[in-house]
Amino acid sequence: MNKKSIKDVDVHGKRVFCRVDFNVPMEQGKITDDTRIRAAVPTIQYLIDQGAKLILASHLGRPKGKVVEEMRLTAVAERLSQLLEKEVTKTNEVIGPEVIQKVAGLHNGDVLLLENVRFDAREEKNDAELSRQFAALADLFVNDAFGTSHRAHASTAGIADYIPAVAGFLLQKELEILGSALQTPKRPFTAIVGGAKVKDKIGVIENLLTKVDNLIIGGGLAYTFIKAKGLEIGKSLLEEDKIELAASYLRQAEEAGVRIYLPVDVVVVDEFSPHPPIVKIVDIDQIPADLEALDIGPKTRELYADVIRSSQLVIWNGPMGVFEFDQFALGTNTVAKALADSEALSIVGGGDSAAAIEKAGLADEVDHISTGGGASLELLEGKILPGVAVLNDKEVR
Ligand SMILES: Nc1ncnc2c1ncn2[C@@H]1O[C@H](COP(=O)(O)OP(=O)(O)O)[C@@H](O)[C@H]1O
Ligand SMILES: O=C(OP(=O)(O)O)[C@H](O)COP(=O)(O)O
Repeated sequence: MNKKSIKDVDVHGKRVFCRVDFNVPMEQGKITDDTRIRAAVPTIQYLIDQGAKLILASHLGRPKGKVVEEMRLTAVAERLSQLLEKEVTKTNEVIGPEVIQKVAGLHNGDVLLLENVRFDAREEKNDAELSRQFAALADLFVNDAFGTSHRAHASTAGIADYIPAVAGFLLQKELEILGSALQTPKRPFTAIVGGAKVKDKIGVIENLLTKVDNLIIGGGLAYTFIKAKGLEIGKSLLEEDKIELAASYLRQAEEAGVRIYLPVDVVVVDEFSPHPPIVKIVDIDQIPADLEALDIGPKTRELYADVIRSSQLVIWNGPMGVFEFDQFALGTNTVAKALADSEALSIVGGGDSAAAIEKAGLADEVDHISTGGGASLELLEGKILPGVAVLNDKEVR
């Protein structure tokens, strides 16, 4: 990587604004998977050991510019404090007098965590004033939020307009591993895309079609494609205004000789809950109008596992179903197991996919678990991520 890292600068006694991705899955105020917090510890620990005054910033969820009590970073600060075996002070606001005062009180090696940066509507607008306010807190910007580096926001990109900017260890490691896997991909190369962020993920498919041999689509994302094929999807997740786009991708794939795999059967329910009264397996052309598909069915599981087993490189992003409910985790677990068993170089990306593979106890069986879902997909597309582009280049000797 030709970008400077924290090893290239002297941080002793400096105020360091470090963007991390602590966007962890939560249930009833409790963190259900702390992978992303643990992944940031090497950078945080290094900065502490070097005597930096550390200001950490992260988002959690999508509070849309307002304070949402359940999305405060309180539980995250507690977990980080346990992992570091050190006090982590958290502010109650994103920016303002309280933050300025607490930053002024930092000693070398102290750690301060700002409140969820997305409580401030200016964050996602990459607003210059907020970027300046963040920059004014610190002498150096460190981006270690690989999972959010595909977003050009005030704390991931804008801040770098005003102070020197370098990469943290996690960002560096992710770029190296993903970069080398993608440079000359082993073939057959299969991408598996699932999850629920249809709007975000559908866009990457066009570029993926120029890179992969097989594209497996599952999770909530699949139903916009099924609909595009002219089939009924009942109450399943649908992005109405993306149906045309999905149809055009199906055509493009055919022209490019890329095989797209969609569910051939699904598990449908009458209620989005862990134990719905009605749970049925139906073929894909038989989804009843009043039911919703929450997982792929047994024939699809087998089909997807076969494709994975015959691949040499597999990149997986996004669960195949609502895996948080055990009853609908079979599709996701089958993919996880096939990936673990296969000879392929296997890379898993995304908060939820990482959580799913941890939950299945297979984390050690895959080659790399990336902390970024959307970010790894955009990298896979060949894009330069905004949170990386803003970092200072290494000096050429
Ligand atoms: N068929 C489905 N209908 C609704 N939601 C789904 C479906 N399949 C998967 N999901 C949901 O997708 C979410 C993960 O989506 P996403 O954030 O896009 O994945 P990742 O974090 O791995 O990138 C999970 O909470 C899961 O419950
Ligand atoms: O969870 C994240 O992305 P991912 O679900 O694609 O891995 C990142 O924290 C970015 O969050 P965002 O997609 O709300 O910008």
